[in-house]
Amino acid sequence: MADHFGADPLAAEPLGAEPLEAALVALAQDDRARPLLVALDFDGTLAPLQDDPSQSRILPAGVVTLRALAAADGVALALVSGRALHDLHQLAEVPEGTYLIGSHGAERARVTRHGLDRDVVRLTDAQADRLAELGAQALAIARGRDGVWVETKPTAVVVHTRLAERPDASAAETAALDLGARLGTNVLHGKDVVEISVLHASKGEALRALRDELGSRVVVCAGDDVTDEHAFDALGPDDLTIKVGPGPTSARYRVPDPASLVHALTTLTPR
Ligand SMILES: O=P(O)(O)OC[C@H]1O[C@H](O[C@H]2O[C@H](CO)[C@@H](O)[C@H](O)[C@H]2O)[C@H](O)[C@@H](O)[C@@H]1O
Repeated sequence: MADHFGADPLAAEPLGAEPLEAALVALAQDDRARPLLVALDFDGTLAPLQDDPSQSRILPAGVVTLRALAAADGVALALVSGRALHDLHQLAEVPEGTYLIGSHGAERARVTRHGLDRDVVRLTDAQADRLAELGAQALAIARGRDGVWVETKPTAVVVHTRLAERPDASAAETAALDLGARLGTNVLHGKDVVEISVLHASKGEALRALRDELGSRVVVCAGDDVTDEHAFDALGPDDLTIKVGPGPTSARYRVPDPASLVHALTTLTPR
């Protein structure tokens, strides 16, 4: 897989890796790159990972950087997340005008001064029944397994295993993948989560649709998990993709953690 930093694709680069910052500075100064879309994942990208997802918060420096980006001429800002939209809006502290893509692309909204201007997701009766059944069977997977728990979203259920010991985590993930294969439409295996959705959705498709709608010439996209690879893969050679943390990736650049990403993104804003 392509990796900007060459030899070891799993090695994280230190803060302030020059080539990424140089590329971002060049983009900031290039009028031909407008309209520019900056599309960022949330958990593990702008917010350090937490055992309890309700405790996740965007880094304080990230709030400032996103405000500056959103205020820049010819720049649109989007968060592209697996989070349910409502959850993402509560946690992300993003400025007015930001596009929010939630539930891995199944939900979308724009932040306005009066709240969210959202496209409502409507499940068919059959999908709603399947979601209820998935919820019940996911709870059965969690039962008796310490640290395994179930999150419910408007279009999906998520089996979380971060707090479980390895044997319980592996058994729960295997059972959840099997459940997804039987009853799900989309199954995603992310960081200590198996997410089973009753709708087809992909970060890549949602990002491509937003880009087309906005007529964005260049997209800067960053993410940390396997689900973000769908977004990277939907972009082209002139776009700038950034993997946060270790792991295989098709992104062109890599930073070690959310703080490094936020630091790098400051070079994209006018000074
Ligand atoms: O696309 P993202 O913004 O990265 O959202 C993906 C999932 O994020 C949340 O789970 C992840 O973060 C949690 C909090 O740090 C962590 O405990 C969990 O292990 C991670 O997988 C969220 O709870 C999921 O619903 C999202 O799909």
